[in-house]
Amino acid sequence: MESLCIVGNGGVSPCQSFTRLETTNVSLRPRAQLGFGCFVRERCKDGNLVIARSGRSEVGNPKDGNFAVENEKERKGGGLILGPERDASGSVIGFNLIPPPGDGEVLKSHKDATTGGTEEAEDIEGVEKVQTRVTHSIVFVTSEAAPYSKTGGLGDVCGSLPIVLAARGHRVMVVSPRYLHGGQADKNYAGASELDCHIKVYCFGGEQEVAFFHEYREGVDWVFVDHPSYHRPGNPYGDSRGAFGDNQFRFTLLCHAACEAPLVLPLGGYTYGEKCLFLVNDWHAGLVPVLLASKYRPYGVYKDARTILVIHNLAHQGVEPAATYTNLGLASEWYGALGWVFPTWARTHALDTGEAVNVLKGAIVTVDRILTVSKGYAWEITTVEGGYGLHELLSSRRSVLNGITNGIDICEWNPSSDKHLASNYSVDDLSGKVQCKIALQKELGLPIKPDCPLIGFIGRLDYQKGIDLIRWAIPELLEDDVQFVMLGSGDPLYEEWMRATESTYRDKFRGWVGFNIPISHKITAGADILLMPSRFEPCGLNQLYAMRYGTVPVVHGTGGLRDTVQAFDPYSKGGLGEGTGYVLFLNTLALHGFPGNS
Ligand SMILES: Nc1ncnc2c1ncn2[C@@H]1O[C@H](COP(=O)(O)OP(=O)(O)O[C@H]2O[C@H](CO)[C@@H](O)[C@H](O)[C@H]2O)[C@@H](O)[C@H]1O
Repeated sequence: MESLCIVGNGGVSPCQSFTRLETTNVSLRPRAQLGFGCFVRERCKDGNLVIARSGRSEVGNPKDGNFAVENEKERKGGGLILGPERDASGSVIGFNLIPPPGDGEVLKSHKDATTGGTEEAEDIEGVEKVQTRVTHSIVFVTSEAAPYSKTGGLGDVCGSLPIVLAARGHRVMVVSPRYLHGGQADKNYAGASELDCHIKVYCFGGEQEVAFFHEYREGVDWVFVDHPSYHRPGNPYGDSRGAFGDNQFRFTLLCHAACEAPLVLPLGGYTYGEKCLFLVNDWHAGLVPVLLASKYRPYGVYKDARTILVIHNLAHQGVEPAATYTNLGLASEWYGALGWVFPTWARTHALDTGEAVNVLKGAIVTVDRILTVSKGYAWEITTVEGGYGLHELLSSRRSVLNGITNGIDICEWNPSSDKHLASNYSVDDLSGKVQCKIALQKELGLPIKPDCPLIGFIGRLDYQKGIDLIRWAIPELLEDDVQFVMLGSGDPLYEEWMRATESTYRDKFRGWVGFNIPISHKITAGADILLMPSRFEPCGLNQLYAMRYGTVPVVHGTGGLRDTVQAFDPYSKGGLGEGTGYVLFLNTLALHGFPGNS
């Protein structure tokens, strides 16, 4: 496997461990961890930020959504040619500006850089350093960004990708809410100080005043939008009684504030200005491109800004009754962008006209580019089964739709330095892994049996994750000599089931209800197998963490799981076998739910 390590901060860092650690798994060799843009980062002991890129990377290829390359070519003019856009089968699906063949690759040396391109890689003592030659002002808009806020993978990606892009030389701002839930996590914002800038945004029938907090960390401007509606117990989206009823209001505020932030916040002395690239994540940030098109550009503002929608999960679209449109602070003539009509079968009663506003739909029709977090999912969302009603719309935008597999933070997820583990280990010395298993069994009060297969599950307790499939399989599975540990929170029904199962199978099953990052690391290291029977999975991060920790992923072959886990083939390599995990395909019954299992 070819692997490339790149050092930021101008330093040289020996991060050879990246390549070696990818092969932590002994019998099943993991493939490269791919990045969103194929990057993963590692902060080495000397404090340098190291960015690693997989050998299969498509970085720098605009066809795969590398906006930096494309925008640069556009700016220079003449660097792009009009050419046919083809789908996977080779059929022409449109015409687009594309770079000349061979252009847009990440350059491997300064020498190459003289001929054009946007990024330079310098080989210093076997470590390649990549710096972009054209920098952009990038504004991430997201409902969560770790370590400030995180309920799942969106927080992981928006907490680490901005740092990687900043290390490449871009100016990067992340705009997300300043949640105060009244618990320990509020301390996460301790480093952010209030900016002397309060703005008023017009939505929901009046003026809403928001403030901004700011922290400059790891080269990134972390900007937090402050408003009383973000201050309440629970998580970013809801509490034990379900989703908050005013989420449309809370995320409308976020989008309005995010559009103002580059114009009004003098970060480090000067604003980002109008010429920036907005990376809007999921529906919560989906109003940003609509606002740019409807509120700013008609007045000549943000003419040169570009927008990319990143779809981490199409199942959530921000759909509310049509009557709420007037709350959004958009001109009435833009209703068509968000307007959405449910099919007859999905309506609730005979008088229901099915009319609604769909924020994600508004983003899809107004953004410049659409990205998903794996290539497989980029295709799936154009199908009836995976499109959640938006497949036709997404198919119509196929020429600007790409998938780039998520990367992981290999600094946080590194078994040789993970501070949460009882014992660190690496591909060179795996003895610590069994110590992690024993420590996990001890901590959870399970019988200490190093030879007993330990299966783990970590994730949101949601229909997406196939929890009901686990629930259905548990009685039969636990007839064998195995242990099963689940960590998750979400649907109260599944939380209750986990507690009940634990009391039924005291010696075999543990269900940790809640959100606990140290335990997630301990399970990833201590388990032998990580189970991910997701019905759909845009990318999935836990299987990537598992492969890095020598834990065998057993996954449903969907979306990013299929893209990243190489199914073990016992016959390849002359019977030695090859693969990084097991890929299963669920039948229709399993996919659509078992009777009585809802
Ligand atoms: N109870 C708990 N305690 C501690 N940690 C917990 C936890 N529950 C989940 N996590 C952590 O949250 C993250 C979950 O990431 P995933 O990518 O698996 O799923 P998610 O569906 O949230 O993300 C969506 O966005 C991401 C990012 O694009 C896509 O990979 C994914 O397919 C898509 O569904 C992991 O870091 C996991 O360890």
